[in-house]
Amino acid sequence: GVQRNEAPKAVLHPLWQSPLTIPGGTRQSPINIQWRDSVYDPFLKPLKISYDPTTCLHIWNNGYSFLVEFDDSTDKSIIVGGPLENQYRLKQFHFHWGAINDWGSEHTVDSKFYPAELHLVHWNAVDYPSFEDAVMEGNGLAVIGVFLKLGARHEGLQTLVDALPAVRHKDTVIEFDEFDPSCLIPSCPDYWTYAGSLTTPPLTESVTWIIKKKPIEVDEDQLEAFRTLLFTSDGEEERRMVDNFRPLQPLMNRTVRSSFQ
Ligand SMILES: NS(=O)(=O)c1ccc2oc(=S)[nH]c2c1
Ligand SMILES: [Zn+2]
Repeated sequence: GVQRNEAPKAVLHPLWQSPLTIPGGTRQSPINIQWRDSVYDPFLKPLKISYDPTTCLHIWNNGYSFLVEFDDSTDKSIIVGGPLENQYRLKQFHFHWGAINDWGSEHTVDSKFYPAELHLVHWNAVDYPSFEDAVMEGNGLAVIGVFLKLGARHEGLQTLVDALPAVRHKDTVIEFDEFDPSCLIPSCPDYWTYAGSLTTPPLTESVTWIIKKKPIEVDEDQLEAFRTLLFTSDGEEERRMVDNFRPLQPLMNRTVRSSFQ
């Protein structure tokens, strides 16, 4: 047939209807972390985490995931050290998970998927006036990634799981207070770090990723509770909130550093 010179159509992701690849993107996330290619950096400091449970506000189903949001109007809940030049304020944490236990995480380690991944999202309140401004800056955000693996029940997570039925539908919110998210972070200090992006729109290249080497253990019922959430609002045809992870992105000209040998 006659070849018509049509511009290639952007491939849109079924979940986010956003381009799978960002034109000109050089530091997109998530990526596969090839353990043997990561470079030990002896100058990386330990990550210091200090959260104040009274800054916890509510749980919100935003139609992509469920977010536990924090009062980020003060420096009460912050992280400092690690690869970071200054301190970053905790704004929210959320998860990504699969329909089954064989996949669900965004990052992979030696091409292995975990059934889920926790993201604790922090922003650089030293250099920028708001989260919305920081999202647009190369050093604006710091996200701690924690892998979830199938195993023993996680007591700290259970308080969160018990609240999920109240946020089953998109755009529902429930008050949630006195929660200390450091109970979800492994005590092992080892992490990988690399320069990346948000994994959901606007996909901006503003994230210093800090991926904990050790996963936390959760049990089958707790993973199943995530899968009872819905992408859809009350009254719409129900679509289960599962497989809310972005496909792996090319490493391009990046090195993943490790805090451990
Ligand atoms: N999944 S993630 O990269 O941690 C992430 C964190 C914060 C975000 O804020 C908007 S907006 N999209 C986001 C994605
Ligand atoms: Zn995320």
